Amino acid sequence: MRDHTWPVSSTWADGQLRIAGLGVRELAAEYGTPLYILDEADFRARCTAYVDAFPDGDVHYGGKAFLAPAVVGWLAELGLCLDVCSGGELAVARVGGMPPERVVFHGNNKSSAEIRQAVAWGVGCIVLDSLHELERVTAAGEDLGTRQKVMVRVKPGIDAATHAALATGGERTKFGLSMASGDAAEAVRRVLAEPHLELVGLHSHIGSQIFDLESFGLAARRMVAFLRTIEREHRVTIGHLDLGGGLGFRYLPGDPPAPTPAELAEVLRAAVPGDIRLAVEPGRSIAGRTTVALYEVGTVKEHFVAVDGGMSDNPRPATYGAVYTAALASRESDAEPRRMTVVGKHCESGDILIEDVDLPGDIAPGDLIAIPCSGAYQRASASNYNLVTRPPVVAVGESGARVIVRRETEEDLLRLYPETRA
Ligand SMILES: Cc1ncc(COP(=O)(O)O)c(C=O)c1O
Ligand SMILES: N[C@@H](CCCC[NH3+])C(=O)O
Repeated sequence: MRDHTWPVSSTWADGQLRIAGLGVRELAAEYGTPLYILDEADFRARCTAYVDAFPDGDVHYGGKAFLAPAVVGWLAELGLCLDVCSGGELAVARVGGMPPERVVFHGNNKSSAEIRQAVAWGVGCIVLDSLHELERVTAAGEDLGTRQKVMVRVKPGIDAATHAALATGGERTKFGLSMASGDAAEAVRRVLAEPHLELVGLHSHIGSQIFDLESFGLAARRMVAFLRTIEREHRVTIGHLDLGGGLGFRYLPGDPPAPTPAELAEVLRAAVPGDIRLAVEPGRSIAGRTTVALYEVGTVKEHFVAVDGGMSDNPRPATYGAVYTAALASRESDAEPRRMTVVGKHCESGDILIEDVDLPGDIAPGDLIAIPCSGAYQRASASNYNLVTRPPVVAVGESGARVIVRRETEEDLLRLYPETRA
């Protein structure tokens, strides 16, 4: 392994990257490029680190980071719960074999159909994000004759240090009900008065890619104070706080180390009394480092190295100014390094995967470039821009390689057009 940015089972020999013993040249020959290669052992180890850090709590994997039925199977086996935020993620949770009582349904605008689907399947909890949604979940409970367990998502009023688009705990976010304005307290009051709803906890999520543990501690203290006020006012015991995900990880070799799940647990436990059960919802800090994106170089021109994917499979650099590193992964080179810009194949000048990265000066068409830290919010947010088909995800492990998301084909795309004849 060259540095901490690569998945744990990575090794390098003769200039070739291997993950779980499988060389990227063979993987590219078998599955094509672009290719997302997921190190199953790495994914499992990160799940276990969280479970071990929260022995008296619950770890809900944030499925939005990356989800596939195979992943759901690993989570179910390792004792994690699963957060979903759409009917699609709910469907994957179901086919992947997650017991419904371990599923938590999030989202700021769940449709009535999605809510019905969740209630009918028997999900463990729906996180209410608005008063309108409270009415919709009540209506589904009335129709289906159920009493749905719910949490109320609260805005704790914390602006955590991260990209503005990833901050979700401040007063101006669209997510949750304001603690400061009294909306959150009003939602709690209504839930407690509604026989088709059962309040099982309070929820907050302050954002994503956060390194500062003190922000999590502050949110936890505010949520505990709020929970205690509610318990006093309504003479109830709530006893459960879900403090969301958001722990960051380092994308570049030179980045400062991110806190570990154990360090996060220590800060949260210091803020939350033992009679309150804790849940956390890590996405990025589990999935992020597990996966490498593999591309083939198509052209080299001036300082541009163009690869066969780009902003369609990884929109993060274009949307958040996200930064990555890359390495030549298919052969040895002793050429002097040259500062290059890795671009994709899309019709946009902003289709840049990495602005400045040192690659061997003899980089040429046919070479394979690997980008580590590609497991979170990449394949999950891939698009078909320019009608490019989305790449597969192959999990590698002790038993070899297995496709867990297949490559999209042009037939898949053509199926969307009703007037298309075969
Ligand atoms: C409600 C909720 N929980 C969990 C997560 C996972 O966050 P992260 O991937 O930053 O851990 C998110 C995404 O930001 C979220 O919105
Ligand atoms: N899509 C974002 C993360 C969003 C977090 C989910 N609420 C990213 O790539 O970093």
